[in-house]
Amino acid sequence: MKATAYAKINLALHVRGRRADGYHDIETIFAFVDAGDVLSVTTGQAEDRLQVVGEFAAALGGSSVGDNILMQALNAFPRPGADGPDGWHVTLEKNLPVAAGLGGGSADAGALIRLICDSHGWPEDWQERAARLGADVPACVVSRTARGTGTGTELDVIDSELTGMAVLLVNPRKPLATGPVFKAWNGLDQGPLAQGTLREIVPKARNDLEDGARALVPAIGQVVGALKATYPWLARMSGSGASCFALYETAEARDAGAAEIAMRHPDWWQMSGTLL
Ligand SMILES: C[C@@](CO)(OP(=O)(O)O)[C@H](O)COP(=O)(O)OP(=O)(O)OC[C@H]1O[C@@H](n2ccc(N)nc2=O)[C@H](O)[C@@H]1O
Ligand SMILES: Nc1ncnc2c1ncn2[C@@H]1O[C@H](COP(=O)(O)OP(=O)(O)O)[C@@H](O)[C@H]1O
Repeated sequence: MKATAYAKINLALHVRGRRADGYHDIETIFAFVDAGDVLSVTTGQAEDRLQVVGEFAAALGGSSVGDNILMQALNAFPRPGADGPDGWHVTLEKNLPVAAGLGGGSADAGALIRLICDSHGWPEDWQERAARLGADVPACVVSRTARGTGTGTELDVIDSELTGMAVLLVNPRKPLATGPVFKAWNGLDQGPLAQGTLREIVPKARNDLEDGARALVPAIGQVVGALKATYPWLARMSGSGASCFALYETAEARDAGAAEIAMRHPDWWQMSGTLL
């Protein structure tokens, strides 16, 4: 079996408050790109096993396989069978940069949970189990445009009029962990997301983590600036950064933007796709 772990972007991310448990209440609009990491699975094995390959496999090299969110997902979703558990050998092709605001690990877990539950059934508490792996994981299981509230785990799927829009993702190849970016938030609630269509509300919305992220990785300012210079409909930082995205009305406009940025900043990572 094969599955794509779709890159996650936050079209908007409003931070509304810091909670007693250290997490933050947010209002976000999750959207997904039709590209990302790729999982290949062989089922019916004696035990679970994980192998990581691809451009960013080395970026995970410091942490052991057991720490990988995919092993945590396999443990959280056991696969009972008549002759013992159905062991899965998983190969992860790590195409997305690590600690990048694209929910890479969450997308990997989301894709694997989809495969497990499609073949073994969806437990009633799948959303709680997914949320224990990470606040972004339930959204990545669904991988459809959705409004996220609470810590990001409460989801309302949106019938998005932005589906099919051309997307360009750019990362300055500077990893940025999520926790410190939330810590750097200035604590000022700047208000909720508006109601309306995505075309109306997204351009006026914000990513409240951008200032804190830019203080930690100043290159984010350059990335947003470079994307804005390619005449997109919208350019903004995703999640806790440092990846940024631009949305274009046509694939031609996106490809021209991608070529321009590749020429000026050959050291930056980029990926092109379409919004799911
Ligand atoms: C910021 C977002 C936006 O979609 O994405 P990324 O930038 O990570 O992709 C998410 O909220 C990240 O979700 P996820 O990456 O699953 O977070 P977790 O592993 O649960 O948490 C990592 C750390 O981020 C902080 N955190 C996360 C979510 C939240 N609502 N409030 C927080 O304060 C906590 O310090 C936590 O220890
Ligand atoms: N499969 C995985 N892919 C990426 N990161 C993983 C994975 N498993 C565990 N991690 C750990 O999770 C952390 C967050 O990674 P990632 O999900 O890429 O961040 P972000 O959500 O900001 O894009 C990394 O620092 C990494 O050590």
